Amino acid sequence: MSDIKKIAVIDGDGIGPEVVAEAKKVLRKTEELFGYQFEIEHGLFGGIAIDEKGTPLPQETLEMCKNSDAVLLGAVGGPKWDNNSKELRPETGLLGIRKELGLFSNIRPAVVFDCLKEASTLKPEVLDGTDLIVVRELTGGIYFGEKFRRNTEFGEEAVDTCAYNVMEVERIVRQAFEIAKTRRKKLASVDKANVLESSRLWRETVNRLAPEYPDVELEHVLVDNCAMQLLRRPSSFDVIVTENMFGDILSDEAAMLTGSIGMLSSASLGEGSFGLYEPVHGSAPDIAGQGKANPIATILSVALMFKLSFGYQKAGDLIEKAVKNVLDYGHRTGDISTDQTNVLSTSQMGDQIIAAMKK
Ligand SMILES: NC(=O)c1ccc[n+]([C@@H]2O[C@H](COP(=O)([O-])OP(=O)(O)OC[C@H]3O[C@@H](n4cnc5c(N)ncnc54)[C@H](O)[C@@H]3O)[C@@H](O)[C@H]2O)c1
Ligand SMILES: CC(C)[C@H](C(=O)O)[C@@H](O)C(=O)O
Ligand SMILES: [Mg+2]
Repeated sequence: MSDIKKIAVIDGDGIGPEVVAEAKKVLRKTEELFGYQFEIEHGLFGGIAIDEKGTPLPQETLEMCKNSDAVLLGAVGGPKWDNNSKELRPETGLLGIRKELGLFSNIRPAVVFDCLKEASTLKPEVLDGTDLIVVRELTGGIYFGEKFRRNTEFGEEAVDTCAYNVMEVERIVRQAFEIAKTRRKKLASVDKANVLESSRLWRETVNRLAPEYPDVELEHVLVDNCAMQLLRRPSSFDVIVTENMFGDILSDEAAMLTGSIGMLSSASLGEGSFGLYEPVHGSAPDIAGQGKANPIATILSVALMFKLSFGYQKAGDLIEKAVKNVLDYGHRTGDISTDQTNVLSTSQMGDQIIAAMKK
């Protein structure tokens, strides 16, 4: 096969390098199985880039990403950089890379594996059949609105603004409707339209587009209610579309339906086939460097990359099947183990998944 895919790989901080190492093993295994060719380049990003280059998002890393077909990212951040000024924070690099690459759509699937129901904090019967996707707007809202501080008679005041324009809402909502069309045809649009002006525009836009998707059943859910319904009736959700910060919070909540945040993969997409793939979790400083991290979120992010950026459907399915088989067999990292016996390390879990990858 002559079609060489260029993948920019960014380890990041904390458990980032540990989980990315396992995802790379999976990439190599698919080369072997399917004859794919991947050209992997590494770039510095996040805290380590601050330490070595004086900025969380070095220009050469950004260029490397722009010149690739997809990006695989571990996670960034950690206590070492928590008190830095905004420009010297790993998270600022993360927002920067999303914006610079035009990745306005963040797809976060939360699928409950039957054999992991016991690992969740919820009752197994509540979780039955849970298979949802959070479609999170990623380059707008309060994350990117004007921010400043000013002095008032009551002391210093900090201001973050939340702004959305129609174009921004329309493109993410259309994508969510399109995804819903390929699934169980249910879309929950989550907002806070009883309070926020940006949410009112959001809801008006959703309602204006809805007649174009007559086969998709639409419900509007206020975000506080959604947070509650996700725990009460998770299996009733199919696709959830929401703005940036609500999506951040709800996807971490959805992670716990699956048993652990170490299970949740994500794809960040723009207009074309290019995408950035990363686990939903962060750099987990509390377990970093100990071989305790669950690599499944990152490995499943590779499966998403194959399907959404490369059109390698079969290989993506094969990775997902291997993960399922390994879990069905009873292999567990600490975060998804109910009794903490026979817990696998990060690399042992990666090895099991690779061993289970058979055509
Ligand atoms: N995309 C990203 O790079 C990203 C995402 C979220 C948080 N962060 C950053 O990560 C740092 C830590 O944030 P946090 O502690 O709030 O969230 P976190 O997701 O890193 O960790 C939350 C908890 O989940 C556990 N956990 C996370 N991933 C795991 C995995 N793969 N296997 C097993 N357990 C796992 C951690 O040990 C921790 O107890 C912060 O600096 C934050 O800004 C980065
Ligand atoms: C680290 C942080 C900036 C980031 C976000 O809030 O988007 C993270 O929580 C995520 O979910 O990817
Ligand atoms: Mg988050």
